[in-house]
Amino acid sequence: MSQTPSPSSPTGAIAFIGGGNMARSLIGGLISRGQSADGVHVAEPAQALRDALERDFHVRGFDNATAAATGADVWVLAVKPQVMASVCAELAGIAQAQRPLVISIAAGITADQLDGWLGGGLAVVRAMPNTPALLGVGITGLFANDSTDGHQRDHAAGLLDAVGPTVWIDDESRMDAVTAVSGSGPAYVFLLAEAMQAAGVAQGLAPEAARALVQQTLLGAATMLTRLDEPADVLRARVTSPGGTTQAAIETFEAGGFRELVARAIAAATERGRQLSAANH
Ligand SMILES: NC(=O)C1=CN([C@@H]2O[C@H](COP(=O)(O)OP(=O)(O)OC[C@H]3O[C@@H](n4cnc5c(N)ncnc54)[C@H](O)[C@@H]3O)[C@@H](O)[C@H]2O)C=CC1
Ligand SMILES: O=C(O)[C@@H]1CCC=N1
Repeated sequence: MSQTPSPSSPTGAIAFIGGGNMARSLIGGLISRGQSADGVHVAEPAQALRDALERDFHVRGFDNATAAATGADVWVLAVKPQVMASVCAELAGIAQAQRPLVISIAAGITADQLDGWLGGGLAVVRAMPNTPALLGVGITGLFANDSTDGHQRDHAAGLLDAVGPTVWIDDESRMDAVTAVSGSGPAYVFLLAEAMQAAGVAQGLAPEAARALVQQTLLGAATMLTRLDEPADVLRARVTSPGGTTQAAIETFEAGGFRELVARAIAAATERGRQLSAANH
């Protein structure tokens, strides 16, 4: 179901433009941390996604960006980079009339591009969250343009802080590296989980047993990394008995160029961020 907003003055509402995977993670995290559902508007043209957001979080769904953004004083732009220019063109008129705080989570698209497409002179914050935000354990890199005042920076950080810690990035060009490390990062861990599970099954484990062993191992290792004040290499050394099983595995990883492969993968993701910006000029 879509709704018609009242065309009145700012409501304190947050408008999500795009209600896909990442918006859903952010909305779920915000609602579970006490954000009023009535104060969350979501523009999502796909009816099934819109209905699911309304059903699961009781937010207010709209079938177009203009309807959701009207009256909201914070806009979270959560569409794909490839459609961002056309979505901003649609919103430019009300952006200039309402002068919202604009927060974009799109990979690659720069604050200058967003500001230009929305008519100029706006406070624009780029945020790069990740999907663990859904469970309140995300992390977000933030960059603010020069039109963003201290209050608006605090507001943006406060919103993203609800779903995990935030890190301010001073040099916007580094946002592509943030995207490559933490924005995309959960997928790398899921790939590792897939590979470890498959390898466990290949060594004779039942699929369910392999899944349980991998899941808890990743949780345990991540918990050690975050709770103990010790670097990853020290924790790794403690698992690695000389001449033991871990050493056999680590030597195989190293011989296969694991570190270089990770470096190349993250460089490729960083470069793709730059390309997304250039492709949408
Ligand atoms: N998925 C992730 O882990 C992360 C994604 N991002 C960024 O978040 C943005 C969205 O990514 P996803 O959620 O993964 O994509 P998605 O495809 O799941 O969501 C985008 C949504 O925008 C909707 N949409 C398309 N045109 C629209 C319009 N004119 N008005 C309103 N909604 C419209 C689509 O129907 C779709 O549901 C991207 O820019 C991406 O770079 C950032 C951090 C992490
Ligand atoms: O894959 C992507 O382009 C988006 C940005 C970071 C995570 N997902």
